[in-house]
Amino acid sequence: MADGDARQLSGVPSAPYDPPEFLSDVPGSYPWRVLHERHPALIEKVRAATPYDIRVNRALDLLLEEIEGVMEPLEGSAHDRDLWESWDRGHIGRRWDDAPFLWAESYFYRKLLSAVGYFGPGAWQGVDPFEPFKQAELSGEAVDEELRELDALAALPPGERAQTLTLRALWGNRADLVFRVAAGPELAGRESGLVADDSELLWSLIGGERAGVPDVPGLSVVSDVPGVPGASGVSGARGPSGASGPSGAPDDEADRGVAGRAGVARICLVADNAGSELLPDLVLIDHLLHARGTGEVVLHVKPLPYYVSDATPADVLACLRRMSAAGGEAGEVAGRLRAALGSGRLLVRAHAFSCAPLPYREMPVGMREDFASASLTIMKGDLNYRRLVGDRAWPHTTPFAEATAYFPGPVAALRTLKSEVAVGLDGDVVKALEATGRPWLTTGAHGLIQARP
Ligand SMILES: O=P(O)(O)OC[C@@]1(O)O[C@H](CO)[C@@H](O)[C@@H]1O
Repeated sequence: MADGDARQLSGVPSAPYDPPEFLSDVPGSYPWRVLHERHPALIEKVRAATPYDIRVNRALDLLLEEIEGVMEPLEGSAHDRDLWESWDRGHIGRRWDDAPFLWAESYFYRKLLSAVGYFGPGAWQGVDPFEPFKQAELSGEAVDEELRELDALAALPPGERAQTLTLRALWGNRADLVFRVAAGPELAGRESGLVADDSELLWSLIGGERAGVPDVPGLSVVSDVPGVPGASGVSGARGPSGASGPSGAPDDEADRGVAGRAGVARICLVADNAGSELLPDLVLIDHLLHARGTGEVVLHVKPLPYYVSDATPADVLACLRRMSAAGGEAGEVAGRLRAALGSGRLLVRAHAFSCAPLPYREMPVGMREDFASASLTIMKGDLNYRRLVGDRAWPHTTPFAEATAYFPGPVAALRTLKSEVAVGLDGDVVKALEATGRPWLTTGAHGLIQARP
């Protein structure tokens, strides 16, 4: 779970045709409201949830003031100051409103952690300011109900089970505490639908057994042979044999387990929220390992509390405990996942770049190699989607494959729409959504499943 190569950027240039990035400088716009309404509300909720001392409360007051003006640098002693300077694109020292939305939002969360003393020294070191919200959600009755439903799910025919697990992992993305804690009741009901559905392609990329969907030979096989998806066309990419030299070695080389065996599919799942989103993600992972013959799954989580409910390693453990305590099929799943962690078939990574304010196009070499050697990377959630395609005003009909062409291997997105970026939509679908006259991009009411080989 180290982050040693976080500053080693891959050097992949931006495409010259990229549309403009979303900024936060238009009063009343979605990004502006996040920065000027949600973030102050979140600061107050964080303050109310934990009995912080006067120092923390003063620091939170200062942050409240700061976000109305200029982005100040991190404290001189900050352990990650150099890292953030390497991620800076000239925004520190300028107005928050003038930075790209993605950059400003991410920097806010970093600064919030400083303000609550997360990096210490002191009593609040390592105390997750969002833990009270995460804990309340995870222990709620809705989660009991969802875990109980797993008993019936286990009996479904394979094809139906696969589709149900995909949809649960997708709609689990509604469980975003940014919305619940700081945004009021904006989240729409569950009944509305998918605006793009590449689930057939997704499952063909996953491979293995599934009734009704023919397996595509070769796509589920991770290989270091050029030309096999996941390994080709990537400078310095190496296959799962793990044979790269020290300069190209990923941060957690020692973690590589069964993917080193030829012919074994390896899937990366880049998690988003903890609790009710991570639970179905873990169930999906269990299905891949237990029922689909996936050799290895790499679960990427955040190294730090971030965007309120984003999953950290501690949240993975909390979910496992919750499932074990629930018993039934949930308990079985937890037991299998614990065994997979022990045997190395399930790896958890918490890379520093997972909290970077930058798109995946700029990911560092180690992370790039990780995704390059996967037969499929599944990106969960809105923030990962923004980082995957770029947080830009893309025409919504831009092909998903075009916006993700730089990505070093097959990639899929499972996301509910909670910000203004969207690609890969059918023109008629966009027209129909626009014709409703209601907001559809930012409410979480709609979801998408997109994939490209
Ligand atoms: O990644 P998630 O959890 O699906 O969504 C997080 C998110 O919706 O929160 C912000 C709004 O506060 C958005 O900018 C952002 O994309």
